[in-house]
Amino acid sequence: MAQNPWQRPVNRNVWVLWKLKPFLLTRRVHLLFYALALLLSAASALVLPQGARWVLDQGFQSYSALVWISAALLGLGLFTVAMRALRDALATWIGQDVVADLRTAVFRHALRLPAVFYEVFRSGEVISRLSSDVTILRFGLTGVLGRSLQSGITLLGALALMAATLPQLMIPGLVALPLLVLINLKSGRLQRRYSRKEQDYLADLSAHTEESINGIRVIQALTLEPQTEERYRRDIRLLLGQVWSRVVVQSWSTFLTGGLVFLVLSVMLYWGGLAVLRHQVGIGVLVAFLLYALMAATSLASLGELWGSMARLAGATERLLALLDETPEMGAISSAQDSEPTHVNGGLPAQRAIRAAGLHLDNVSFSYPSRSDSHAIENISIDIAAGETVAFVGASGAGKSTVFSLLLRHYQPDQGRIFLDEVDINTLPLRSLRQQLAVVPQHPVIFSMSIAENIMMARPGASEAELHEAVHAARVDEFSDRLERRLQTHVGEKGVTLSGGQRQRVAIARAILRNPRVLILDEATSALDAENERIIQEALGNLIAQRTTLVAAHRLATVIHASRIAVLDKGRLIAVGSHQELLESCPVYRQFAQLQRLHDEGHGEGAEVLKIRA
Ligand SMILES: Nc1ncnc2c1ncn2[C@@H]1O[C@H](COP(=O)(O)OP(=O)(O)OP(=O)(O)O)[C@@H](O)[C@H]1O
Repeated sequence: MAQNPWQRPVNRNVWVLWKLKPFLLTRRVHLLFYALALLLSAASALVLPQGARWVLDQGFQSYSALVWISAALLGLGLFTVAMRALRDALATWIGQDVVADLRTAVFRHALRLPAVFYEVFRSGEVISRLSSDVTILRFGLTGVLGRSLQSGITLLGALALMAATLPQLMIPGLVALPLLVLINLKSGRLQRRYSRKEQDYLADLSAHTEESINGIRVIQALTLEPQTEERYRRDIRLLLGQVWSRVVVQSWSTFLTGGLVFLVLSVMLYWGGLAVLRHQVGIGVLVAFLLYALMAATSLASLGELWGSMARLAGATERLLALLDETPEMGAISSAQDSEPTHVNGGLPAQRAIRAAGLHLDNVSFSYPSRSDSHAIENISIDIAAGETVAFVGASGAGKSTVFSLLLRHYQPDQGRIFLDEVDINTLPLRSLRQQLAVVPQHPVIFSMSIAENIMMARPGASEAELHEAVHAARVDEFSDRLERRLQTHVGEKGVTLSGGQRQRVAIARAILRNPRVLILDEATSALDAENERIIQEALGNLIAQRTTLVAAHRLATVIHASRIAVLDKGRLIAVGSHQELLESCPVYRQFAQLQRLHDEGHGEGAEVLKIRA
C-alpha cells in the first residue's frame, strides 16, 4: 500500500467534528428548528411510559377513562411521529447542505493547490476523498449525529424518570454500567482503527482503479490485464479484511451489550415483580420503570454503535479537512473575473494589437522537492528581448520544461529571480502573470467536450470570428471540416478520438486565441508530420512575429527559425547564439545538429530547411 504524508491524518479524535462548526453555523435557523423537533420528539417518547403506567393503574376502571386514554395515546403518538418526521427531514436537509458546501470548498481548494502538492498526492486519492469520504459524511451528518443526540437525550431523560419512579431498582443497572461502558469503549476504539484502515485501503483502491483505467491502452498493449486484475483483487481482499474485522468487533459488542442489558432487565423484573406481589408498588409503576429501563438500554446500545460510526465520520471529516489545510499556490486565482483574460485589444481579432514582453532570468536554480538533492536547472541567466524567439535545445531531461514551469510559477526558484518586463514575476498577481503567457505543451490536455469548447476555454469571451480565425491559423479546420459536426464534434475523454497531431493543433489554436504576450511552445509540433509542421510553423509565424516566443524542440527544422538558440546541458545554460555561431563554437550543439541531420536525412524531412539555412 502506497504511503504518503497526506494519506493518514494522525489525529482521528471525534472532536475533529467540531471543525465543521463554520459550515453548520450558516444554517442557524434550521438548526434551531432541528433542536426543537429533536427535543420534542424525545420528550414525547418519554411521556409514553407514563401513559402506560396510568392505563394499567387507572385506565380500566371506567369506560370514559378508557376513551380519554385512547384519544390521548393517539394524540401523543401523532405528535411524536410528526416531530420525528420533522427532525429527520431537517437533519437530511442540513446534512446535505453542509456536505454540498464542504465538497464545493474542498474541490475549489483542490483546483488551487500547487504542482508540488500533486507530485506527492495521487489524484485518485483526492477523488476518493471527494467521493467516498463525502458519502460517509453525507450519511453520517444526517443520520449518525442526529441519532446520537436523540439517544443522548433519551438516555438522560429515561435515567431521570427511572430515578423518579423506583430508584432502588436502578442498582443492577448501575452495577452493570461500567462494564457496558468498557465494552463500548473497547469496541469503539477497535472499530475506529479498522475503519481508518478501511478508508485508506478504499483510497488506494480508487487511486489504482483510476490509474488502471487511465492507462488502459498501455495495460492492454503490454498484456498486463491478469496482473492488473490480481492487484485489484488484492486491494479488494485487503479492504474486505478490514471490513470483516470491523464487523466481527461490532457483532461481539452488540452481543455482549445486548446480553448484559437483558440480564439487568431480568433482575429488575424479578425484584420489581417481588415488590408488586407484596403490594409495595403498583403494576403500572413497575411497567413504566421497565419501559424506561428498556429505553435507556436501547439508547445506550445505540450510542455505543454510534461511537463507531462517529469515528468513521471523524476520519472522513479529517481527511476532507486535511485537504483544506493544504496551502494553495501563491496568489491563487480566487474568482471567475480573476481568470478572464482582459486584453487591451477587446473585440479585435486575436493576433492584433498585443505588445510583446521582455524576459530576464537572473541566476535561477531549482530542484524539484521530491529530488531536492539534484538541481533540475542551475544558475541560469538569460535576457530575452520583447518580440524575440529563443529556442531551448538540449538532451531529454536537460531542463527545458522546468524553465517554462518556473515562468508559469508552477514552482518557485530556489535561487534567483525571473523578470517579465523588468517586473519580478513573484510580485505580479498570478492572474496577471498567467494571462500574459500561453503554453502549447508536448502532450496537450484535451477535455471531454467539443473541439470548439476545448479551444474556447483559452478565452471564454472570444467571438465566433476569433474562434474561426484561431481554428484556421492552427489548421484545425483541415480535420474538423471532415467531421459531420465539425467544430461541435465531441472529442471523447482526454480527446481520445483525435490523433496526437490533431490534439497539438487544438492546443495551438488555444494559444492563438489566448493571444498572449509570451508564447511557450514546449515540443509543440513534435507530433506533427513534416508537412503539417511546415503549415503550422507558417501559422505560428504570424503569432510569433508579434510576441516573445520560447521554443523547446528536438528538431533542428523547428529550432533553426529562432532568433537565438540557448543550449541546456544537465540543467546548465552552456551557450547562447545563432545556429551558425553555435555550430562553430558549441560542441554539444554541433553534436545535436549532426544527430538531427542524420535523423532528418534518414526520414527525408527537414533536410531542405537545414541546407538552405546552414
Ligand atoms: N515533477 C518532477 N519531479 C522531480 N523531478 C522532475 C520532475 N519533472 C522533471 N524532473 C527532472 O528534472 C530534470 C529536468 O526535466 P525537464 O522536464 O525540465 O527536462 P526537458 O529538457 O524538458 O526534457 P524533455 O526534452 O524530455 O521534455 C530531469 O532530470 C527530470 O527527471
